Amino acid sequence: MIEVLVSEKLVVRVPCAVIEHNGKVLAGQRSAALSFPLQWEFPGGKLEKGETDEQALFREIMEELNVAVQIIDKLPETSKDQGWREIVLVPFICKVNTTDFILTEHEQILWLDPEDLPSLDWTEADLNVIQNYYDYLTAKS
Ligand SMILES: Nc1nc2c([nH]c(=O)n2[C@@H]2O[C@H](COP(=O)(O)OP(=O)(O)OP(=O)(O)O)[C@@H](O)[C@H]2O)c(=O)[nH]1
Repeated sequence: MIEVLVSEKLVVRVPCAVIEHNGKVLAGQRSAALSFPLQWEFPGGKLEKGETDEQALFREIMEELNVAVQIIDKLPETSKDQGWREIVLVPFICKVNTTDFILTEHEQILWLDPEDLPSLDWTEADLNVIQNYYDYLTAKS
């Protein structure tokens, strides 16, 4: 019998923010120097030890955009197998009190009408988030 060593896959939990403002949604372009260079994402990042999803989201958005987000709702979690690890995106619908952001990581941000979101080159994991966001908007209307 052949023995197969099945290594445990690293599961990385990534809270991210679908930030709504005046009917538009914020998309962030990843830095050219990071993984998935110049692709688009919802701002956020990996959970640190001991943090809740919400705490990590607040910290990451403060670090990346210098703004305090308020969570309005939560979208379903979606996971993406990246080979050596699995990314679990935990998307929250958020709002902000100001759009005077200071970008510390992103190349640029864009405010888009929801229907225009698919026009950007998103990281693969985000395609499910966008679909779930559309379902959320439909359920709300
Ligand atoms: N914030 C965020 N991360 C996403 C999205 N979609 C997606 O695949 N990710 C992935 O989730 C990870 C988030 O990591 P991070 O923002 O804390 O840090 P990082 O880019 O340096 O991570 P990495 O070098 O491990 O890839 C990245 O690998 C990123 O590509 C998204 O919509 N928002």
